[in-house]
Amino acid sequence: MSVRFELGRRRGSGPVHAVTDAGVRLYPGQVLALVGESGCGKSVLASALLGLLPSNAWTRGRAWLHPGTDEEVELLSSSERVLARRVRGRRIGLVPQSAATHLTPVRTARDQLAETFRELRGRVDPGSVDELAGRVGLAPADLAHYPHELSGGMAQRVAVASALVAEPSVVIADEPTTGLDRPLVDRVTDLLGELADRNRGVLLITHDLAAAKRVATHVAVMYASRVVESGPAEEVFHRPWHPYTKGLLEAMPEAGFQPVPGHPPALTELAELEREWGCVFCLRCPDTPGVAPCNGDPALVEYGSRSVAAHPPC
Ligand SMILES: Nc1ncnc2c1ncn2[C@@H]1O[C@H](COP(=O)(O)OP(=O)(O)OP(=O)(O)O)[C@@H](O)[C@H]1O
Ligand code: NI
Repeated sequence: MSVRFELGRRRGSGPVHAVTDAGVRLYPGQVLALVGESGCGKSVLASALLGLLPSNAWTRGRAWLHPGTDEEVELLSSSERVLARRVRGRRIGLVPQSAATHLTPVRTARDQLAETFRELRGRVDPGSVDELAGRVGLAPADLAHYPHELSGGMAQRVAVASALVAEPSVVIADEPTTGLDRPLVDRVTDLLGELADRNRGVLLITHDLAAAKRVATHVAVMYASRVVESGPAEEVFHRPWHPYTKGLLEAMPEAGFQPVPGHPPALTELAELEREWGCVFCLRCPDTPGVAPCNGDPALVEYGSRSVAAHPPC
C-alpha cells in the first residue's frame, strides 16, 4: 500500500510520501515488529489499515484482512461503516500510543472496560471484566482506580485489555511501551507475545529495537516510507542484509550506540530522490547507489522467507 498526504498548493511542495509500496504479511501466532526511525511512516501505515487517516490523505493498493476466507475484507476500500461496525475494535484491536491519555479521566478502569464490553459485545457478563483483566495481569482491586491513580504500566494493561474485549484476531500496538521504564517495557512486551501465543496476529510498531528483539517472530524495517527489509526476526537481527538494518542494530546500546550518520530525506522529495538514485537510503548508505552490492532498485524483493530492497544477499 501507499499513503500520500496533500499539503495544499499554498505550502508550495509536493505531497508527503508517508508510505510507499509497503508490503507486509502477518499470520496468526506471529508478532510482526514494524521498526524504523521516527517519521518513517509506521503509524500512518497502521492508521491506513484502520481507516483512521485524516481527510488530506489518499491511499493506493490493497490490505487484506483474513484473505481467502468467508471473512475477507479489503481494508483500504472499505467504507467507514464497515470499518466501524466490523473491523475496528472487533477484528483488529488497537493499543494506542500513550494509552493513559486515551482513558476517560472521570471513570474507573472497571467502568471503562465495562463500557467497551457494552459497546462491542452488547452486554457485560458478570465476571467477564475481571476475567479479561486477569489475563493482562490486573487484579480486581486494580480496576477500582481512576486513570490518574494508575501507573504507566497499569494504564497500558488497561489499554491492552480494552483492545481484547471483542477477541480480535489481530492486535495493532503503536509504541505501546513509550514512557515506561525497562522492567515495565518487558512486561508489556511479553504480554503482546502472549497474545500471539494465543494465535493472534500482533503488529508491534516500535522504535525500541530491544523490545522488538525480545518478542518479535518477524520484523519489517521501514525507512523513508518504504519497507526496506523484512523476514523472520531471528534471521534479520542475526544477519541483516540492508545497510539501514545494520545501522539500526549498531545503534543499539549493546552494540555501542553508533547511530546511522545523517538524517532521513524529506518525505516530500522522495520521488525525486528515487528517480535520481534508485535507492531511498542512498544519501546515508555506505554503498554507492547502483554499484554492487547496491542494485539501486527501491522495490522490496523476496529471497526465500526474507525480503530486501536494493541490497540483495551476496
Ligand atoms: N496529516 C498529515 N499531513 C501531512 N503529513 C503527515 C500527516 N500525518 C503524518 N504525516 C507525516 O507522515 C510521516 C510519517 O508519520 P508517522 O506518524 O507514520 O511516523 P512514525 O514512523 O510512526 O514515527 P514515530 O516513531 O515518531 O511515531 C511523517 O513525516 C509525518 O510528518
Ligand atoms: Ni508513530
